[in-house]
This record gives sequence, structure tokens and C-alpha cells, in this order.
Amino acid sequence: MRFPQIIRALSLVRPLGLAGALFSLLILAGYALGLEVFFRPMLGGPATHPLSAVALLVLGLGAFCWHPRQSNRVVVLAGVFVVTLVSLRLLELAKGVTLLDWLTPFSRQLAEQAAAGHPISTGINTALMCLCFALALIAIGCKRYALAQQLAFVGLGFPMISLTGYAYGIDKFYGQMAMTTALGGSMVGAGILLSGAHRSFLRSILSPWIGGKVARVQILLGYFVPFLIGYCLALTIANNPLQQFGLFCVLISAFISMLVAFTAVIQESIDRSRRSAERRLVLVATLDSLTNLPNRRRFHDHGQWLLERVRRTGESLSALIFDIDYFKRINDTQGHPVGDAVLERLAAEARSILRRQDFLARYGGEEFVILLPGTQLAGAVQLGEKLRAHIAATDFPGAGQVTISLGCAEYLADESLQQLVARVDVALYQAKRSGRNRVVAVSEAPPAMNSVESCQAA
Ligand SMILES: Nc1nc2c(ncn2[C@@H]2O[C@H](COP(=O)(O)OP(=O)(O)OP(=O)(O)O)[C@@H](O)[C@H]2O)c(=O)[nH]1
Repeated sequence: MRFPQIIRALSLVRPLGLAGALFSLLILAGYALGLEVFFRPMLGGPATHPLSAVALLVLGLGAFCWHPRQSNRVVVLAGVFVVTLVSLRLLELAKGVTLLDWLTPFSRQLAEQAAAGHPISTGINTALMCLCFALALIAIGCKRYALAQQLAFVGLGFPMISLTGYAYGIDKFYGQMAMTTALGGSMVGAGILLSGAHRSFLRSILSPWIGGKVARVQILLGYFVPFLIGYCLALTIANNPLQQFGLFCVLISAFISMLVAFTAVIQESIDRSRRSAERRLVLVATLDSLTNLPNRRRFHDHGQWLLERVRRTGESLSALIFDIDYFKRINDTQGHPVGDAVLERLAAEARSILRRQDFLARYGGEEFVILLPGTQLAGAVQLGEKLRAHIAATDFPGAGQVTISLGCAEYLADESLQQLVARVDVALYQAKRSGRNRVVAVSEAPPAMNSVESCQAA
């Protein structure tokens, strides 16, 4: 599924790539037309080297050519070209050799700038930035989006540091990276980063749900608040550096604590809704929608739990199963809605005469089961008779008089729930066979299931 935010982010890749490419062309045009402000925006400040502009141009065009569903060979080629270029430059910086002179355009203008005391070269920060973006482009071309995002993210750190340096007036932050390089690099880098918007961590950040919203707020606050605090401190730091530095640390720590607290609040609220949704799901999955009684699945879970308790404590437990007599006739003559209403009413009537600890469930169709903890067989028979008489005396709208047959048994030591239910079922079958509207109890395990405790016709 694509979120609108992702579609919007993906649609920005090509414009950002193109903007970065055009911006680099403008820098190169500055060299061609002798307009220094295009490649050196601050008088006497750092300038964008033509090769840096070429690298950004190729990277921008690479991002512009990217397509999420087509082959991205051109994108990979653009990345490989810039990786080669930047590697040579890094080699130059490391070894102090010149390898790129033959490839450098506008060498006359560069010589003139050097003669005027303003030599221009590609700084290490620019080279590393371009290297990260170029590797990210290759990763995107190979559909390694998580890697691409990490590389683009690291690459964007370089222009961000430079721009922060320009904002704060700290020249060590930007070094040889011109503001034009930082701006062009930011456009290209953002384009490359967004091309992975449909995958990996960007997808999570752009999600329309609470996690994505929180992440977006935190990223914005997490960047701009410390940035502003730092800016204010940078303006005043000259007076008392140590004191200002301490204040900076305290403010940032307080801000981080606030962000963490904010996250905790949101996480807790997400967790609370998840827990309540889970509870609702469990309820829906274990409740019969017609009668609102626990269903067969819940009966089995609760029955197992009760049996374990009974085995441990030694208390008695009895089970009753009852079934409407000739219910099919009601459905056939009065219709299913009347049949449903009878089932609903029957459930309510049965519930009304049971104790709180008695467990009533719809076992299936027109069959209901009751578990009676702390009740021996005689008590179960008594309750069964009470229920039978109560139902026989109840007037069911649309169906008139309805009777039920009941089977019951007491739990025998080491019996399983299935065995207990099977014995009660046999008792119910006997109640049906011997004329219906009666309670039949069994006291022993099969096959010696011969002791009928109670057999009462209405
Ligand atoms: N209206 C309605 N009918 C149901 C529901 N579940 C099962 N039934 C019907 O219950 C009837 C059960 O029929 P039988 O098993 O023949 O039982 P009976 O007619 O009650 O006969 P005895 O149990 O032998 O007295 C069938 O017609 C089922 O369609 C339900 O949720 N609503």
C-alpha cells in the first residue's frame, strides 16, 4: 500500500534532481560567463570547484533519471562516474598529487582565481559528500533502498554541517565547501534520499499512522530546536564560553528528555489502544454473537482451567448440557428469526437462574452447556430440574411453550473435559430418547453408564 505522503515524496525525486542539476549548471555558467557570484557567493569565501559542480550535475541527472519500476542502468552509471571522479580527488588529497587536471574544465579561470589569491579546490567534505551520494545512487539502481537511504543520510550531513557553519559564522564547519556546493548538494541529496521513500525507514517515517506522525514531529523538533538553541548561544558565546557551553548542554539535555517523555506518552497510548483492541478481539472470537454467551472455544478454555483447579483443590464439579426439544419445528413453522429469538430468550432465562460462578456457554446450534463448580451430581440434577421447569413455564413470543431436555454428570477424578462432555452428551441423548422435557444424569464412566439418577417428565 502506498501512503499519500510516500507518493508525494516520490514525486519530488525528479524535480529535486533536476533542480540540483540546474543549480550546478548555473555554477558552471558562472565560470563560463565570468560571474564570480555564481560559484563564490560570499566575497572572499569558499567557491565551488568546476569538478564539484560536474559531480553534482551528474548526480542530479542520475536522480532525475531514476524510475521506481524501470531499469536504472543510467543511474548506476552516473553513480560509478562520480565515485571514480571523487576517488581520484581523495587520492589527490591523500597523496598530494595531481590526477584530475586533464579533466578539469575552466582551468584558465581557476588559474586567474589562484593568481588573485583565491585558489579553488574540492575540499574533503565536498568529496565525501559526493562519494556518499554516488554510492547511494548505485545502491538505488541495485534496489538496495535501506543502504541507499543510510548513505544519502550520511551524505546530507556534510552540507547540513556547512550550512550550520554559515548560519553560526563558524568557518571550520564549512571549510572549503562553498554555500553553493552545500545548497546544490542538499537538493541532490534530498532527491536521492527520497527515491527510497517507499521502502525501509523512510517508509516508516512517512507512514500516516501515529508512529510516522510522531517520527516526523520528533525529526523536525530534534533538528530545529537544538539548531536554534545553538544559534542563540553562538551569538553570545564570546563573552563566557564555558558558562554558555554548560547552558547549551543543559538545554539540549532537557530537550532530549522532553522528546523521550513525549515518545513515552505516545507509545503508552498506542500500547493502550492495542491492548484494548486485543481484548475486544479475544472477546469477539470467544463470544456467541446471537446470545452473547461464551462460545464453544471459550467453554473449552474455561473448562480446562476449571478442571485444573478442581484437580488441585479436590472440590466437586458438575456439567449440564441442555437442548431445545423439536427446535427444528419452530424454525420450520415460525421461521428462523423466531428460532433466533427463542435461542436468545432461552440464554437469558438460563443465565437468570444460575449463580455467578456457574459458567453457561452456547455449545453449538440449540445446545447449551453449564459448568457448575462446587456442585455434586445431586445439586446438578436439582438445578437441571429447576431450569427445565422454568423454561417450560416461560412464554416464548412467536413460539409459545418450549421445552428442553437435559443431561448431566459429575466430574470423575482424572477425567478429561472431553470425557466429561461425552458422558453428559450420552445422558442428554437418553433424555431425548425417553420422551424429552426431562433431566437425565449419569454417575459413572462408560461403558458402565447405567446409573440414571433422575428421570423426570413434565
Ligand atoms: N434459528 C436458529 N436455528 C438454529 C440455530 N442453530 C441451529 N439451529 C437449528 O436447530 C435445529 C436443530 O434440529 P435438530 O438437531 O433436528 O433438533 P430438534 O429439532 O430440536 O430435535 P430434538 O433435539 O431431537 O428435540 C436445526 O433446524 C438447526 O437449523 C440458530 O442459531 N438459529
